[in-house]
Amino acid sequence: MTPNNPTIRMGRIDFTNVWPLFYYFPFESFGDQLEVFQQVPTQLNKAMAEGRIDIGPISSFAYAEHAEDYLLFPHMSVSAFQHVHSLLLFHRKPLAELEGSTIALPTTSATTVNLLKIILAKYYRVNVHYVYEEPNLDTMMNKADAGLLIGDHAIKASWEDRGYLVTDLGAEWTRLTGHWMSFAVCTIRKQVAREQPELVADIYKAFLESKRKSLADLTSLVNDAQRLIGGSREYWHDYFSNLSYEFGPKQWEGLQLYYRYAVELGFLKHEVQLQIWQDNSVAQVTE
Ligand SMILES: C=C(O[C@@H]1C=C(C(=O)O)C=C[C@H]1O)C(=O)O
Repeated sequence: MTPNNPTIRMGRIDFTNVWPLFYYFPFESFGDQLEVFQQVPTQLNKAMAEGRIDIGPISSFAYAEHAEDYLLFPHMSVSAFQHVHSLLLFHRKPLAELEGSTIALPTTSATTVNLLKIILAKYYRVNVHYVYEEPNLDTMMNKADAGLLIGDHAIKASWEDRGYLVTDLGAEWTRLTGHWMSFAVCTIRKQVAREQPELVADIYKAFLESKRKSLADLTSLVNDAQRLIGGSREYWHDYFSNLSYEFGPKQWEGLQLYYRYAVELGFLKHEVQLQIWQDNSVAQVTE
C-alpha cells in the first residue's frame, strides 16, 4: 500500500440482510482501491480485529470489543424495532421452561448469541448450557433442546415447519425493553479513517447512495433474492422493508442498553462509548 495507490479492504456480510448497502455499490468505480471479502459475520469480526479488513459491517457486539480502534458510520446498520425474521431461536419448550437445557449457538453470530444470553439471564432467569455448532438446525436439535440461527440460515429454516416453537429475538428484545436493536454496525478502522479520509468519505457516500437507491425501489433486490435463495416475492419485500438500515439516536439508545446489559453480565469487559465517524472529525455519543 502506497499513499498514491491506497487500497482499502472491505468486508461484506454473506447474508441477504445487508444487500441494500451493497446492491448498488459502484465497485468498478473504485477499481483496485478496494478489495472485498465476503464472509459470515464472525469471520468478518475476526478479520477486522486482526487488521485484515478496514471497513464494513460487523456484529455490533464485535464493535464493542474493539471500540477504541473503530469508528461507526452514521445512517448505516442492520437494525430492527420488533421482528427481524432472520434471528430465530427454535425451541421445544417455552423460554420460561428452559432451565437446565442445552442451547446450540451458531458459529456465525456474535451479537445475537449475546442477545439471547442477555434475554434468558435477565428476563427469564433460566440457567442453560450453551454449545457452539455449525448453523444447521437438524444437527443442532439432535444435540440440544434449542437452536439459534441467524441470517439466511434462519430464513430458510423458518420456511419449513418442523413443529418447534420459534422466537424472533428482535421482537423479543423490543417487547421486553421497548427499544430498537442494531445487530450489525458499519465500522471503519480509526487509523484508516485518519490516513485516507477522502477515499473513506467516497466509500461512505457510495454506501449511502446504494442504500437510498435500494430502498427507493426494492424490485431488483426482491427478484434476485427470490431467484438465489427461494421464498416468495412478498416474503422478500416484507423482509427488506421491515429491517432498518438507519443508525441514529434511536438505534444508539437501544444498542447502549444492550451493551450495558452485556457489561453487567460480564460478556463485555467495560462500558462502550459509541464513536461516530464524520467527514474529517469524530463525534462521540454521550448518554
Ligand atoms: C439481521 C441479522 O443481523 C446480523 C446478526 C449478526 C450477529 O448476530 O452477530 C451480525 C450481523 C448481521 O448479519 C441477521 O443475521 O439476519
